Amino acid sequence: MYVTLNNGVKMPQLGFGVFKVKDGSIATEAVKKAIEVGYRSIDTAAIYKNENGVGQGIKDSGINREELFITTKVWNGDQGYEKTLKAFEESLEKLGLDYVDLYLIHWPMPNVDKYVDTYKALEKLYEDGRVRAIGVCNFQIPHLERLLNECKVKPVLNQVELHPYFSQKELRDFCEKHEIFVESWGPLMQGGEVLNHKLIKDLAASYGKTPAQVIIRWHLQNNLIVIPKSVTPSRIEENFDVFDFELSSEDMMKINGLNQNKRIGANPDEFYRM
Ligand SMILES: NC(=O)C1=CN([C@@H]2O[C@H](COP(=O)(O)OP(=O)(O)OC[C@H]3O[C@@H](n4cnc5c(N)ncnc54)[C@H](OP(=O)(O)O)[C@@H]3O)[C@@H](O)[C@H]2O)C=CC1
Ligand SMILES: O=C1CO[C@H](CO)[C@@H](O)[C@@H]1O
Repeated sequence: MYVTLNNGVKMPQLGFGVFKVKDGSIATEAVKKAIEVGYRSIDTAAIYKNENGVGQGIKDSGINREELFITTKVWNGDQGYEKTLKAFEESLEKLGLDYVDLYLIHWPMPNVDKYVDTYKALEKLYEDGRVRAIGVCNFQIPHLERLLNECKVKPVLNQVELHPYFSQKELRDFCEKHEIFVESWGPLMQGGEVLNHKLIKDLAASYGKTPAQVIIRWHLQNNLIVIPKSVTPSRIEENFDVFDFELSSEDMMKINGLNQNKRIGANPDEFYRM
């Protein structure tokens, strides 16, 4: 299932995340397995330090490059116009690709105040045809407003922490108004307590699916792009096996009711790590 981004590019709504997947054969095997079971979108980042292994998995998969949607991200220490252009070339080299589908700013780091310059480097890469789309991660409304006011190319998406305990309704509404997709990171709460919540377990039993599958459906039916991660072959399969059922609107509302506005990750206004 694909969504159409605000620049007309199509992106799979369900992709495969690779944070904490070790470089080398572990990353290669995970990516190969994911592509084998049907994922066509892979989400990595320079800071995950697995772009080599991910690139090898892409190559070994035997799937045509045009059928895949590859995302990577510029890390905080590489923010700034020139450094970002250089970091992009390094990521491309590690991945063994000649373009990426989506290039993202990893964190806004508002105190450092370089994200507008960094975004201008992304615009240059986009204009030069080195990337098919550009976007951001962990941007709050004021950070997005600055890009919308000071830059030419609208971000296609904002990848943020999002799961039933932290559903980011205000940010989602803002993004929807500006035709910016929201992509959920930590969609399974990084394997945390939501998977054991009674409501999620009861719904899973009633649909004959697993808690993870119910939560992934909740993301998809909320028009979110979602990138669950696993290195476990059976879970890689399980997390993609979500297209044979649909949550009722009542059950969607029940899951919406789990929101606690509680992050498990850092607050982007405060996060600073180079
Ligand atoms: N832009 C950003 O700042 C960030 C982006 N991301 C991106 O988002 C992706 C997804 O988020 P992530 O943080 O990895 O967290 P997820 O919510 O995807 O959770 C991953 C964890 O859940 C476990 N898991 C996966 N599937 C199942 C299942 N079916 N049943 C039970 N447990 C399961 C995994 O275990 P196991 O692997 O052992 O099977 C792993 O421990 C990342 O991989 C990364 O690509 C993530 C964090 C920040
Ligand atoms: O994507 C992410 C996971 O890795 C990073 C740290 O190593 C996080 O900061 C980031 O949000």
